[in-house]
Amino acid sequence: MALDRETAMQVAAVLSKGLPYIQRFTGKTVVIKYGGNAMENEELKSSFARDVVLMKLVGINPIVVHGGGPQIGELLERLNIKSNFVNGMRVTDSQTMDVVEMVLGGQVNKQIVSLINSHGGTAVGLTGKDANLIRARKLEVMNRSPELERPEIIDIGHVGEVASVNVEVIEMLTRSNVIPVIAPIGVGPDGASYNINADLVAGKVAEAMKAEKLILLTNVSGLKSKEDKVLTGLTAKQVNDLIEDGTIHGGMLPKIRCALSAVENGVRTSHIIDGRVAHATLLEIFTDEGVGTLISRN
Ligand SMILES: Nc1ncnc2c1ncn2[C@@H]1O[C@H](COP(=O)(O)OP(=O)(O)O)[C@@H](O)[C@H]1O
Ligand SMILES: CC(=O)N[C@@H](CCC(=O)OP(=O)(O)O)C(=O)O
Repeated sequence: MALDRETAMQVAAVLSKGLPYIQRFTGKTVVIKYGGNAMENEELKSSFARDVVLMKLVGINPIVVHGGGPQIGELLERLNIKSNFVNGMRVTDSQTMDVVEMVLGGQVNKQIVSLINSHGGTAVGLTGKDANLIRARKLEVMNRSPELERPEIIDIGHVGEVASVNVEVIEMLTRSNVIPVIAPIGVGPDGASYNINADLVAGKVAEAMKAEKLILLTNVSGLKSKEDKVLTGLTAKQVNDLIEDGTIHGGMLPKIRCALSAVENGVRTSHIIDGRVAHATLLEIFTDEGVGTLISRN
C-alpha cells in the first residue's frame, strides 16, 4: 500500500530513531516470557508475533518462553477438574499434569509458533522434554504457618523447578536463525513430566543464556505498591518487605523472585511489563518509553 509523503516521512523518522537501539542490542539474547494472561485477543497475539519477527530481523536473538495458566484453567473447568494454587503454583496431580501437557505443549505452543511463522519468522516449538532442554526436580514448598511447631513440606504434586537448561540446543537453533518457543514442562531423572511455572523457566533460560534482557509480559502495568502505584528500581530487601507485608502475592510472587534472581545471576536487566499494550516488547527494546517495572543489578 502506497503511503502519502507525510506518513512516509514519519515512518522513515521512526525507523531512524530505532538505529541506536538496534546497534546496542544486535547480537544479544532477549528472553521474553509471554504470559497466558497477556494473550488476551487475536490482535495482541499478532502484534507480539510481529515484534518477535522484527527483533530477529535486526539481529537480536529472541527466545520465547510461554505460559498458559488461564488456558489450562479453562480446560480443567470443562473437564470438571478442580484446581488450587499454593504460593502462585498450581497443585498438579497426575490427571492435571496430563491437561497441563496437552494445553501448554500442544495448543498454546503451536499457536504461538504458527503466529510467528505466519508473520515471516521461523519458529520451532519445544517443551523441556525435547532434547532434555529443561531438566527438572520436584519443587518443595514449605508451610511456615506460625501455628506449626516447625515448617512442614507441602506436597503440591508434579510441580517442578529447573535443575538445568540445555544451552547447546537453544544455541543450535538460534545459530540457524530459528526462534525457539519453549513450553514450561520439565523432565525428571526418570523421564517424568513436571509442571513448572513459566516465569521460573524464563528466568533460568535467561540466566543460562546470559541474556541481555528478561522481559516478563503480564496483565498488569508492573509491580504495584499497596497504593496501586507501579514501582521500579527496587532492591532485593524492598522486594522481600513487600512479600512479607502481602503487597506482592499470587502470580506476582514467582515473577518477581525470578526477575531478581536473573539479574543477580548475570542477566543485565529484568522487566515486568504490560502485555495488554500493543507492541509492548518493541516499546521496551527500541524506545526509552519502557513500560512497567525495571529491575537491574545495581
Ligand atoms: N504487588 C503486585 N503488583 C502487581 N500485580 C500483583 C501484585 N501482587 C499480586 N499481583 C497479581 O499478579 C498477577 C500477575 O501474575 P499472573 O496472573 O501469574 O500472570 P501471568 O499469567 O502473566 O504470569 C496480576 O494480575 C495481579 O493480580
Ligand atoms: C506450577 C504452575 O503453576 N505452572 C503453571 C504453568 C503455566 C504458567 O506459568 O502460565 P502463566 O505464565 O500464564 O501463569 C500452571 O499450571 O498454570
